Amino acid sequence: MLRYLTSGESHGKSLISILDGVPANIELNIEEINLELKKRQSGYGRGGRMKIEQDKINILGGVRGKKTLGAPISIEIVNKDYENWTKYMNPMEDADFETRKVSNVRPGHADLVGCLKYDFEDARNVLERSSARETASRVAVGAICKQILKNFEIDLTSHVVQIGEHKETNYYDFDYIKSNVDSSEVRCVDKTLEEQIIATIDKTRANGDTIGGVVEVRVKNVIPGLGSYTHFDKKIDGQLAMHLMGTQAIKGVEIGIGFDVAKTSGSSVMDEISYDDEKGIRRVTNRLGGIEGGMTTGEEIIIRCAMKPIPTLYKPLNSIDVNTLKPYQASIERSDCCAVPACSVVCENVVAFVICKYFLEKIGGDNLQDLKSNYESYLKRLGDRGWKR
Ligand SMILES: Cc1cc2nc3c(=O)[nH]c(=O)nc-3n(C[C@H](O)[C@H](O)[C@H](O)COP(=O)(O)O)c2cc1C
Ligand SMILES: C=C(O[C@@H]1CC(C(=O)O)=C[C@@H](OP(=O)(O)O)[C@H]1O)C(=O)O
Repeated sequence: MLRYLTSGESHGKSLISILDGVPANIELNIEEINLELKKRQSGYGRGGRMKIEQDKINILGGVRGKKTLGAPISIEIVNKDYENWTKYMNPMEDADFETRKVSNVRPGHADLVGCLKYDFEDARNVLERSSARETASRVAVGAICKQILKNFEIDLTSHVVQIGEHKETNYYDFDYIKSNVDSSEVRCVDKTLEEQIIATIDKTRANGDTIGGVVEVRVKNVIPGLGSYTHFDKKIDGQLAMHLMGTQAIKGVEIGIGFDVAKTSGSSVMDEISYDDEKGIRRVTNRLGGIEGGMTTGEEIIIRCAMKPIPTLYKPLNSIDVNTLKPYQASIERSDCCAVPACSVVCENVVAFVICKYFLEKIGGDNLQDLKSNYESYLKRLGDRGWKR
């Protein structure tokens, strides 16, 4: 079973993840994993931290000569900012708990309830872990999963479909990052829209406010039958929603036309089924986004996620001091104003893990060769039943 754990604080020494269940003999492209990490750091509206970090993976185990060994893969991403935080964050020596103490808890963050639940007087003990810095680990794990899936031509993409009120037409082109190291710009196909988005983010930031948006993830060339209807926790849509909602700031997940299913009649929602000798079994439409009964249908998977605006505001909201209970304005921590493009990269890689997990479960195999022959035999059986890739 494919599974992973992440560990590490935002300003701690490094982020660690362990990915277990990867078959042996998968060749990893380290540059591509690092490119994915770089994409996650990009986008107009990010804060000062992204100028400090240059995320790269350091694989500590489970891989030899860039090929997986079938053993757990341990991955480190160093936090460069740790150098500036050593005396506050050192896990092995006495730390200065006073200078960076946070007690004016921020609405929209884990600060308040984290302090109550874990009995902390310092919300730093909470925010260091709840921070979306952790998404770097999730992207590293997802990037490995994407490479496993690539062996079977399963391909994931993502893009931003909304920032604040700017909707639908903008498609961020992340390819520019390969040649352009300064990733702090917005890139839309529609240049007028690009200017409008930049102006909105600038205005929002100048007002001490923040902005959210919607991202879309698409998975092409999936085979039918990943996930199962036989038990609720085996449904792949449920697992996708769980993993995506478990991502910082994601407040909604839609599959296919999503909430619009409620607006219309059944005949405008269901995807009719057709068959012809050349194409095999096909859907006339794909409104349900490639998933029925908790299983992939083989059509493209389409998922949208709503990201709430960043909760730390430079014009802070009213709050309290969690220890004195007196009214205060929330703490200002260095922060992003808009992280929607980064979130799109995160969601894509989070989805990659879930798809990969179910792919490995369905196809099975301890090594790439076994996977490939099991895959071919499944495709053959599907072919006999009328489904063609
Ligand atoms: C890529 C990314 C970057 C983020 N950057 C910030 C940030 O700079 N400041 C902030 O307050 N929240 C930021 N967040 C959101 C918070 O981490 C998140 O809202 C918070 O941990 C509370 O979790 P919840 O929104 O899931 O309830 C970011 C989220 C993502 C996905
Ligand atoms: C560090 C990252 O994002 C951080 C997510 C984050 C939060 O509260 O979620 C707050 C900010 O942290 P800092 O105070 O260190 O600038 C962001 O920069 C990252 O994405 O790598």
